Amino acid sequence: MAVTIQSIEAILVDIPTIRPHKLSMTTMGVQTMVIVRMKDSDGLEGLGEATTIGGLSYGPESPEGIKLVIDTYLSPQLIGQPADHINTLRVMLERTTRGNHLAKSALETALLDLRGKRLGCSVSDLLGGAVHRHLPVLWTLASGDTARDIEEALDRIETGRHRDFKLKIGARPLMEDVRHVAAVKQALGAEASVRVDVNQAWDESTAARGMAELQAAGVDLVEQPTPMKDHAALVRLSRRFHLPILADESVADATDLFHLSAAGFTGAVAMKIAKAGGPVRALAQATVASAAGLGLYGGTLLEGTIGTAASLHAWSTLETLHWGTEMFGPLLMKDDIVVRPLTFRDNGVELPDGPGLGVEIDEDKLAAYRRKDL
Ligand SMILES: O=C(O)C[C@H]1C=CC(=O)O1
Ligand SMILES: [Mn+2]
Repeated sequence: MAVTIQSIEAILVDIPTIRPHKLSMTTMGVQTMVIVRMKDSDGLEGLGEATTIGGLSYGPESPEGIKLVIDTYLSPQLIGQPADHINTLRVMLERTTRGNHLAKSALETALLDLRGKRLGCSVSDLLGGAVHRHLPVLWTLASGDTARDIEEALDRIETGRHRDFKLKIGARPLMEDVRHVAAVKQALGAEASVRVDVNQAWDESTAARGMAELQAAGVDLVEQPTPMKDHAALVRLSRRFHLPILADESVADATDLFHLSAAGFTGAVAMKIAKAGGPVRALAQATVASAAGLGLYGGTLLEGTIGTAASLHAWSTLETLHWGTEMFGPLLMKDDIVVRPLTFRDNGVELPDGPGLGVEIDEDKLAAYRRKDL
């Protein structure tokens, strides 16, 4: 008899960050994860995660909304269905439910985890097998203070934790940001790659000035300088400067990337399983990028260990990640809800072993951090 999906629980988990994380649109002091626990008729459990940044300040799905969508709309469609038919279930949810990619990503992750546990293989095995078991991971400097950022970066370099850094800018006047970035780059030297993420904060003319200044300061990459829907600005900027652009909010899935590339964009793309609606569709975006000659980067929405592990299984199947990854989410949180945290070393992270995601919930920690009133 086919193994069917018996129950799906979506749990809100709040964990404080190790320091305030300042982005152009919000400052985070706590990260809220939506953890999905999916049980099948044999009692096996699959885990998934949907996590965003700063409530509704980053994207249109909030943690509370994701839980409501899963509980009210998506779970009832999945309960009783064969747990092994992952593609069929994804296609069904695509047809019945518009958008809600973060919620769909958490559910697809849980289905992959379940299937891996059933077959005794990892999620990366299900996706064709890992090409790499150690993936590079950068660190994001976003304390809002230049001296503190430099101190933090030097500590990460000294301990072999990270060698590459992304600076969150865009909230302050342009030249203030440029002076901040130039000071960090100068303090870290030639070995460290310094990139910036503007999170859509500049208009095109500010971006043109900013890119010229940042190029002169030795910055390697500028992420999403202009508003997500202004594809034309990204195309023009990418053709005007040697300094490459990383498209993030502008490109959720393969179709977005195809259109941006067809319009003449050169540069790279930040893949995120959450944006794409799950690991499978995120990898479809990688195929478009490779065919179009665009660089790849493993992106995060600052997920905890479950979402980060799911992303790592997907990125591990790719031959080349031109700009590495930013899968440091668990390190930004003060605590974790898993039994064995990921192993971060040598400027990167190890792909977790074991069936499925290779991640196990710590029940005491989950009980301590889960939101009580929802
Ligand atoms: O890239 C983003 O826009 C979101 C995220 C990734 C790292 C970080 O600090 O914020
Ligand atoms: Mn970004």
